[in-house]
Amino acid sequence: KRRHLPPGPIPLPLIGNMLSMLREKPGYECFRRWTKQYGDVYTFWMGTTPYVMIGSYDRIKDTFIRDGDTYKDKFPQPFTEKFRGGTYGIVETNGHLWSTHRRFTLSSFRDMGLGKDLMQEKILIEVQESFRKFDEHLGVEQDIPIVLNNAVANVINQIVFGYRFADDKEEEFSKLRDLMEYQEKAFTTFKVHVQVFAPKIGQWLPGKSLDELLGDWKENFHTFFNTQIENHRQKIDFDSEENLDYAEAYLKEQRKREAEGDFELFSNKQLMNTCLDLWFAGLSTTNTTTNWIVCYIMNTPGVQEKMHEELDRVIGGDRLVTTADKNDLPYMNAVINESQRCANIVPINLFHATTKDTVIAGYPIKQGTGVIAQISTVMLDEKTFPDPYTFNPDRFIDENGKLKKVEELVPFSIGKRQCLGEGLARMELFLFISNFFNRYQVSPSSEGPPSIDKSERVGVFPRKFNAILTKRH
Ligand code: HEM
Repeated sequence: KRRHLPPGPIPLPLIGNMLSMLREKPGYECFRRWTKQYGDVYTFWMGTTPYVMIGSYDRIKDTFIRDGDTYKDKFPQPFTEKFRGGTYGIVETNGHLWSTHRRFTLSSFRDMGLGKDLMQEKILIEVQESFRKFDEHLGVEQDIPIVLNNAVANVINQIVFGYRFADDKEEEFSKLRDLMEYQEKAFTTFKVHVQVFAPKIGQWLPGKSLDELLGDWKENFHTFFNTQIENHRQKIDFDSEENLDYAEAYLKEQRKREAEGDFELFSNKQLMNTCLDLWFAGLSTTNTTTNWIVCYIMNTPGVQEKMHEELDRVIGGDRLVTTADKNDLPYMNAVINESQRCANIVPINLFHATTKDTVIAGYPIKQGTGVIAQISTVMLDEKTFPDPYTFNPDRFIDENGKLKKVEELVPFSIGKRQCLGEGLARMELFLFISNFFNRYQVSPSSEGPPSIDKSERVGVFPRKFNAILTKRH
């Protein structure tokens, strides 16, 4: 099989090249090395499946952007189909189902004011609520990630289901958080990686099998989503013009289509999985990134002082930072950009598939071949980002002190499948981080700054840490 694919590292029988990723956690280094060794197009084997890796920005642009339609499908993943109960949702569907739902979601997000003042207002409520919680423990060590995580969860849950996890709902989120932590631990073990991509070997390794791990966890998540949807179905006014949240917009669209005789496209399973996609994709990525921004800042002397100097000059202590201030805070933007580059939260990115026979760098590639835009290699390329593992926000500042636009910063990926929530995520990162650092001086706990070592697991996950906050104004 290898003869017909671009050359790359030699795969082992059944397991392919997976061991390299598992050996070099969180997973960036083997891809960087292979890009240097084989060039920006090579083949990487996950178990017995080959994926053509595209490892440079120019080549990703040539393929995923200039010939976007050829690279827009996702490669089917049996593991997630098991969790979902079939091929549903947005992240992993293809064709008409995917395009209709991507379009519908973007347009309902727009109708709900995403990217506009309305969304900013919702996020700023969460900013203030997080202040209230942080202020309860000023001057002593406190858990920073838990408060930020709750704030990010409230934003996405408001969008999808129209309510915040406050008061009597706090307990509900605490259970969901436990389930997500379980997911991060249970499904990132060596056995599970091998079992997903090389089932013939994985089944013999010690530890719990995938089916055992999925059991209650899957049921609990499905129950949460299905309960929300059923509550909405009972309560909403199908004749009202305005939608209070995404679930309401979806149910109305579902009813409209059913009246036209279409029961397939906007089915209940698709509704549950679409909400699940938005909820997961919107929460875990933004939460992990926010968490790492604070970690990098706390680990790099001088950065917090420079942020404070800029914030004092532009904002002061008597108001909140809003998106209208964005252009006046180049250093703040540089810190967020550099944190996203260093956090680099998807070491392998999602698995796409070619929609037709094509040619990449002279190699003929058959329809349905796995193909991956290797954005983590792009963001660690020393030609664009010298000394790439060093956190240095100044690389995004030009000689006039303005923010530099660097195309190779691609944490949201590029092409037809580029992150659907990018606008929302950018707004959240900016508002949460700038307001947090404007209000507080953040000092390490007695254990020192949080660790920024990523070598314990494949993938990038939020850190748990305490810090001491004091009010600056
Ligand atoms: C810092 C935060 C975020 C990062 C770094 C991020 C990153 C990504 C990446 C790398 C992809 C894969 C693109 C590809 O297949 O090439 C993606 C897809 C996606 N993201 Fe995000 N994301 C973030 C926040 C969000 C938010 C807030 C939402 C939802 C409200 C969201 C919803 C999605 C969806 C639905 C997809 C699948 C799009 C499709 O297949 O058409 N993401 N994201």
